[in-house]
Amino acid sequence: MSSRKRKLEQNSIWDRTKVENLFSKNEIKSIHIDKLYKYLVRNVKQKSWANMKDYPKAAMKLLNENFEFCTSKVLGAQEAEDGTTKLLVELQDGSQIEEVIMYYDTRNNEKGTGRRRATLCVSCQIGCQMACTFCATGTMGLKGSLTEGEIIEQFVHALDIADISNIVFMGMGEPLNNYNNVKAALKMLTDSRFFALQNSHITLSTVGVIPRIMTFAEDFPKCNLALSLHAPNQELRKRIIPTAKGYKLDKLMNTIKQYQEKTKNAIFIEYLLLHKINDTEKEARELGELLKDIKCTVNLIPWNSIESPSINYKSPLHEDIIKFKEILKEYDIPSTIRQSKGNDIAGACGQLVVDQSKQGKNKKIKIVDIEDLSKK
Ligand SMILES: C[S@@+](CC[C@H](N)C(=O)[O-])C[C@H]1O[C@@H](n2cnc3c(N)ncnc32)[C@H](O)[C@@H]1O
Ligand code: SF4
Repeated sequence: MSSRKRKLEQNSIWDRTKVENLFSKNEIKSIHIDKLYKYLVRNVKQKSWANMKDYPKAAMKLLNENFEFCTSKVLGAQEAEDGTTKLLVELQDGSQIEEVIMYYDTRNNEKGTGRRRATLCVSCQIGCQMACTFCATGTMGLKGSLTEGEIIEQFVHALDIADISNIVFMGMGEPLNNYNNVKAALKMLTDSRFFALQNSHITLSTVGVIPRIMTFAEDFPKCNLALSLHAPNQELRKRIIPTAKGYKLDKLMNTIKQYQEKTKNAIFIEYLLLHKINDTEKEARELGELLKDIKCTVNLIPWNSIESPSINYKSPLHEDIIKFKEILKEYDIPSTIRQSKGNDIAGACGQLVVDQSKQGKNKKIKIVDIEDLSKK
């Protein structure tokens, strides 16, 4: 399932594959590629390679003629009461995407071992073709997929505001449907010579694109996998996730077992709670049975409501969430209830939607000065 072709005229310097191709065509040694990225990462705030010293003239000329530091720009930022910040980003072809910075502050924990960390939630597609019935992004359809450079640019924009230590691929789109670009971006982000993010601080969330799960395990065995499961049986799952018709639950669970054999990682099971659809005792017990041989933590996610005439689910009741959690405990399955971040700015999971017909008129985005945000 590849992307819809987008017509792009500019190249991002963060599209390493393009730099590599151009250098190899012009017989420029590959050490100059590593040198370029080491420089860019160390001087990321300069937003330019113009001051790079001792660099071959021919290579510099190629970079200047063919690449931009960023091909996307931040149109606006919106800050929620809990500090969560949503950035509206315009890509070079006028498409808009959103990225979200979330803060987790555990400095006051009992052991005194906590810290304040910032997690970036990145988008990897403009919209999504999977059309999950509860998700705002799914209502957009797929408008296109992001390049490797556009994925990294989200990180670069976020660095203007916070020190990002963790990345989750939980924004717009299905990362395993844009895998080549996600993979290339992840390589740059985790490479110890470049951005050097820890593999264990990266989480890729998938709705269950079965054929690519093992590829991800081979490529990034130390990164985390989150599976958006949302239902404990095939019937219910395909009612709320249309693509589950093709990616059947029994095959999906077998693939998850293979993933664990290969990586030895525990996985995150994301379970969205929809009132009276999948949040009753029956589903909790069925889920307990289904997961008994899987090393996992279940993230119970109360459904975030969405403004869309085609979506009429209800958020779960507090007591049903607690009951669900207790039942999982009976099966020895650890679970957490997801703190919803940025709900008041529609920056929470699955609320990311950009109405392309309202581009440039998005009244919901109140521009917050990025400079002010960076001083926090
Ligand atoms: C937006 S998706 C992106 C990653 C990937 N496509 C996936 O489905 O896992 C990230 C997570 O948000 C969840 N989600 C979608 N719509 C939601 C909503 N309205 N409220 C809460 N979570 C939602 C998804 O089920 C998924 O677990
Ligand atoms: S939940 Fe994930 S896979 Fe489903 S429509 Fe939303 S972004 Fe796409």
